[in-house]
Amino acid sequence: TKSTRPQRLLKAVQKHSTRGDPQSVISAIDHFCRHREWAMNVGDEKGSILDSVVSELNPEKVLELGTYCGYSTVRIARLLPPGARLITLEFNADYAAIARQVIAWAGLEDKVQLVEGASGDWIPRMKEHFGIETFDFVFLDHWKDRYLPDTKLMEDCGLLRKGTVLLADNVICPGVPDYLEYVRNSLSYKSCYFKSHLEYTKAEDGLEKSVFLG
Ligand SMILES: Nc1ncnc2c1ncn2[C@@H]1O[C@H](/C=C/CNC(=O)c2cc([N+](=O)[O-])cc(O)c2O)[C@@H](O)[C@H]1O
Ligand SMILES: [Mg+2]
Repeated sequence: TKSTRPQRLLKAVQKHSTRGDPQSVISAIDHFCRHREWAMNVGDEKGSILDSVVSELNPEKVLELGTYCGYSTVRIARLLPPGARLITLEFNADYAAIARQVIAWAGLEDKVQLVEGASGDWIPRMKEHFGIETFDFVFLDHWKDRYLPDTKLMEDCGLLRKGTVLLADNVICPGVPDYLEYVRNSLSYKSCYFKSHLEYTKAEDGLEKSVFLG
């Protein structure tokens, strides 16, 4: 049977990157997506903005919504200080299986906990199941119609504290109008837009960084 794109992406990682070297894994995926097959990773251009936000924050507790193949998981986890933890939620079992192998190949499994399930089911269980009080940093990159409901759910579950940073991918393309309207008008957030391009293309896209004010 024909392979899937995530399977071909994983093969490219194993063939063109060095085990235990996260930067080489990132470069192998970017090369594959630029020269072989486009895939919906945050990519290198928006990825370097993600890197700068994570490096500046030095978060201990990180949540990622939508793992896909684990590209942004690797980008974030490689920058985390020892003892920091990244929980990433992915409800597609095939994607989760690929992402686990990409994360392991990068040598980052000790920093990452990939949970197979839906954000709506798992956000309410973060405290009792993972002993998480609040998150320092959240990266939103899952189905675009889930950004707003999941943000409100995180608020309601008390998972955001004064200073928690939300970083949302694709606020222009495919776009998340309801989420943008909320974080830009709510008195509970200080929001700013980082203009960039849709991964591996010339189309405009960008990241929205929103600080929760409590
Ligand atoms: N509620 C949920 N809980 C857990 N996992 C969930 C979830 N909703 C979706 N997911 C997972 O998150 C990924 C979806 C990403 C949607 N991105 C996109 O649709 C997307 C599209 C383009 N694009 O079309 O150019 C560009 C991009 O950067 C994009 O992120 C998939 O791996 C999916 O299984
Ligand atoms: Mg995206």
